[in-house]
Amino acid sequence: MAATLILLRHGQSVYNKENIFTGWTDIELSDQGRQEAIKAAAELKRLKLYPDVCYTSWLKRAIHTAQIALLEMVWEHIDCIKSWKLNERHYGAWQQRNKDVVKQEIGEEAFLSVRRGYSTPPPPLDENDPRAAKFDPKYRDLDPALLPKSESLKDTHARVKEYYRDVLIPELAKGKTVLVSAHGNSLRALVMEIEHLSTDAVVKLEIPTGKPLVYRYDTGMTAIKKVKVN
Ligand SMILES: O=C(O)[C@@H](CO)OP(=O)(O)O
Repeated sequence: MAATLILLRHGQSVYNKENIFTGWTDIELSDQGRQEAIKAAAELKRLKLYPDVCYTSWLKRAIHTAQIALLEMVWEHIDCIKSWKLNERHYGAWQQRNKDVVKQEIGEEAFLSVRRGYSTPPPPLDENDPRAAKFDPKYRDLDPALLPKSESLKDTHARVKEYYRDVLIPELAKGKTVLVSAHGNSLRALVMEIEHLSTDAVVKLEIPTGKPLVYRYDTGMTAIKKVKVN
């Protein structure tokens, strides 16, 4: 069986529904999001794509999407390895703010260059902002210097690229089917890496919630084929 990588953006979250910037905010799936995870599982079953191993971020919208999908597939025995490196891009001081309000404040062009451009980060969180990751106990064992106060897509790309090279590629090289449940922007960064997209091309890339993206690999670990998924 050829190595296969399944990328799954979490189902709709409560903040997606309310049009609020999320980033590292650990918000729950909406009811629709849970249904999307079930539909994703049905599609994976139809394609007979039963993963050997699963990877998720440390954020519950991605963890629960993987759990719901694997429960629906009656495939809960596999290992699910979690890493903060698959977390959503950190949205800095925009986290928990309404997207339209931010757009009105700074204008469409500046808004788009941060939201979909490659190198521009949102304004950082202040050191003692209660939204800062250092106040979230789940990051207590990480070197505080690693915890972002905001990230451009380029910053997110750097950590995701490293995870792809060091963790995901070695699993794929064993011929495994690997499921990654993650986020809109951490997956944009991953697709950029897999498909060798330019920084201009990634501007237009949108990853839908709850729809698996499937890549087959050759033995040289190049993604050779994108499988059509409904
Ligand atoms: O809020 C976020 O963290 C992301 C993903 O939901 O938003 P956007 O798609 O606007 O980058």
